[in-house]
Amino acid sequence: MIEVRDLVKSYGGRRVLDGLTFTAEPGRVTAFLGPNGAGKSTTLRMILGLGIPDAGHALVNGVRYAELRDPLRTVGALLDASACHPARSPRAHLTWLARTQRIPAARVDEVLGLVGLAPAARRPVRGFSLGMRQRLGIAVALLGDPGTVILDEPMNGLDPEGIQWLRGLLRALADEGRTVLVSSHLMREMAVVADQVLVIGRGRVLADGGLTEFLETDLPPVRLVTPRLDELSRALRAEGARVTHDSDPHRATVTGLTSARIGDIAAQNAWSVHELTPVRPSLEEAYMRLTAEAVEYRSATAASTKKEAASHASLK
Ligand SMILES: Nc1ncnc2c1ncn2[C@@H]1O[C@H](COP(=O)(O)OP(=O)(O)OP(=O)(O)O)[C@@H](O)[C@H]1O
Repeated sequence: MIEVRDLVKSYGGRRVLDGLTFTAEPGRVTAFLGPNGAGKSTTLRMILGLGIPDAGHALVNGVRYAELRDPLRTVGALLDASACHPARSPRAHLTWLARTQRIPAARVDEVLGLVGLAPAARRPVRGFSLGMRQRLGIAVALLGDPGTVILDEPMNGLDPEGIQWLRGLLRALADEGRTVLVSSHLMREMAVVADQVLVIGRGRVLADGGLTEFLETDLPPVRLVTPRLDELSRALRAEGARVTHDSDPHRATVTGLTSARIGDIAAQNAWSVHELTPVRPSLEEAYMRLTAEAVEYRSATAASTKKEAASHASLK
């Protein structure tokens, strides 16, 4: 269990964490999301005792990381996939870590097998791809068979097979009753694997709750298919709905009314309806809406890039 309370951290007078409070529970995969620079890695570093908060605290199983008696057996973490000497092999790196923490040597081969690195166990890490380094980082995190697992962007560099494997691993770890906190920008992956969604922006919590609740909206858009689209659209608009027609003359998206109300209006007029489906937003859509105001580093859109190019041209 991870408990973060009123965490504050500034760098060079700039507040990076601004009173962050959340709990990551055992038995659940908690997706830790937020735009670039939101403070995710800083938070993970504070939980792992790699930085001192200006105020507040971050506890694992009720104590600060520095006070844990068996840190690697309590909390395993992947923060930086390149945190291994390039001349070392995965086996040497893991064996050295196991010795320092009184972890049985047999566990080294076990985790190498688990992450699929057994064939490369004795090769120097310098020749490894990013995905292989990530696998080694995950092996390090799991070495002590910890009850809490923290992974910072573990999917980076993994191939499709690796991503699928990691998805299964995260699920299995949580199902075994472990606390799993994973930061990622891959919304589709997180939507598949997360139980809890924790979104931060500018060092504050923007949303914290179950994935299903996060995706719930009171009035989701409704996909409508009817041969009487023109008449039904007029009737729906008269009730205040917005109806957006599609290239198919029988299909539209309706916002502002429930599917039940749309169905009732159609029934009152004896207009047949072939489809009436509330469309829940994807995790990515819900996330984009939530963080729209908290994005610090925004990319230029195609339109603004064209505008900039034109203004450069006019300056020449
Ligand atoms: N040691 C440091 N010294 C100065 N500034 C720092 C330090 N660590 C983090 N920051 C700043 O704190 C802010 C939050 O960074 P952090 O890495 O926690 O964000 P993040 O949410 O993990 O972002 P990303 O998604 O890009 O990894 C950034 O503006 C970063 O530059």
